[in-house]
Amino acid sequence: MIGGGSWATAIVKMLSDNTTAKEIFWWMRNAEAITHLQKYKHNPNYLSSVEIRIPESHISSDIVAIVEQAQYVILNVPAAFLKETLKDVTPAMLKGKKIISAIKGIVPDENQIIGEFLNQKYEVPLEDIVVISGPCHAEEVALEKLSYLTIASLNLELAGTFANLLSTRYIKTNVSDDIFGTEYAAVLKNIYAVASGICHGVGYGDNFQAVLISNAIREIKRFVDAVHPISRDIKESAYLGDLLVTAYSQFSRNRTFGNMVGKGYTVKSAQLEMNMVAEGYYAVKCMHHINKKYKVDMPISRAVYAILYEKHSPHIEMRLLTEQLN
Ligand SMILES: NC(=O)C1=CN([C@@H]2O[C@H](COP(=O)(O)OP(=O)(O)OC[C@H]3O[C@@H](n4cnc5c(N)ncnc54)[C@H](OP(=O)(O)O)[C@@H]3O)[C@@H](O)[C@H]2O)C=CC1
Ligand SMILES: O=C(CO)COP(=O)(O)O
Repeated sequence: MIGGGSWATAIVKMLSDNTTAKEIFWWMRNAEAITHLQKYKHNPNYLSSVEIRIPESHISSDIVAIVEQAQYVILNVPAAFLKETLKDVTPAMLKGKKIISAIKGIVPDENQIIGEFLNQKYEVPLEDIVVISGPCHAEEVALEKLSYLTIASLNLELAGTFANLLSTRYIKTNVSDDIFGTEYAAVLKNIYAVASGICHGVGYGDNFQAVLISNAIREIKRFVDAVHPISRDIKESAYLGDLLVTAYSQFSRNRTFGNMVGKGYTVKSAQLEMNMVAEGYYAVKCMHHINKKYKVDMPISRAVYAILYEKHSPHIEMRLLTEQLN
């Protein structure tokens, strides 16, 4: 496991609760957190109620040592920090390994989803890449609330094998071969969760929120169909489900961030207020660039970009948006 945040902690819990024999090795950058974890068996900063039952020697800030020992490498840091996290990892070190992305974001500057980035910069064959998605908040995993994950890979056998490593009493899994659609939908839903939070922050109610989200799923469909036109049902959990959970849940970091912006916080102060990372903030900038190529009509994403990066007033931008939705 590469990453020390909420989702990494939740997936370590799933893997530990799953009964298939395995060894788990865990990299995180924070040395103090590692010492605490080794001593007290809890991550001090994220999901601190979860008991971690992996050996002390398997937790380290030495990424090369952790990657070397792994058959499956699970990438689980916010996309904005992926390049920095992997700076000491070479394509040769990943050769022959299966790479699992639990990230829902785009690599800044490269403007690539994680699968594309791994394939092009790390020479990982697309068939060796797996994407974990689904409507699933780390906080509910900690509480062992029933959750569904979608495990996507062009190699459905690999997706099935990895899904079997995550399944537990409270985790059910589906497999899919739509890695591109699954990744892009997961990136976009973060932007719409920010929009949902902004709307709430400026004072719109549930009635408008429902209109916003039904327009958002159409925006997702238009975009993923343009980028990767295969037959897919956008109402499946990995697409619509993920959008709904993030747009409505009290646990959503993206919605929380958007809500603060809608209430008048600056982007910086909203980020400082949160201990966690809202991927939608970074994603909307990348999507703005990517969509210059595809030119898909995305009024909600455009409005979020204008508010976060062009300092447009959330009140005015949302009012303009209301004229474009139906
Ligand atoms: N949380 C969830 O329920 C879900 C999250 N995801 C995805 O999982 C991925 C990881 O997010 P999540 O675990 O939620 O993250 P969190 O918001 O819980 O934690 C933030 C993480 O980012 C790291 N970080 C913050 N600033 C920096 C920096 N400047 N450089 C390097 N690392 C930094 C933190 O490390 P440190 O503690 O050392 O500061 C910490 O590991 C994201 O792509 C997210 O979209 C997907 C599904 C569900
Ligand atoms: O991706 C997630 C749930 O599937 C988590 O993102 P949020 O915390 O912003 O909802």
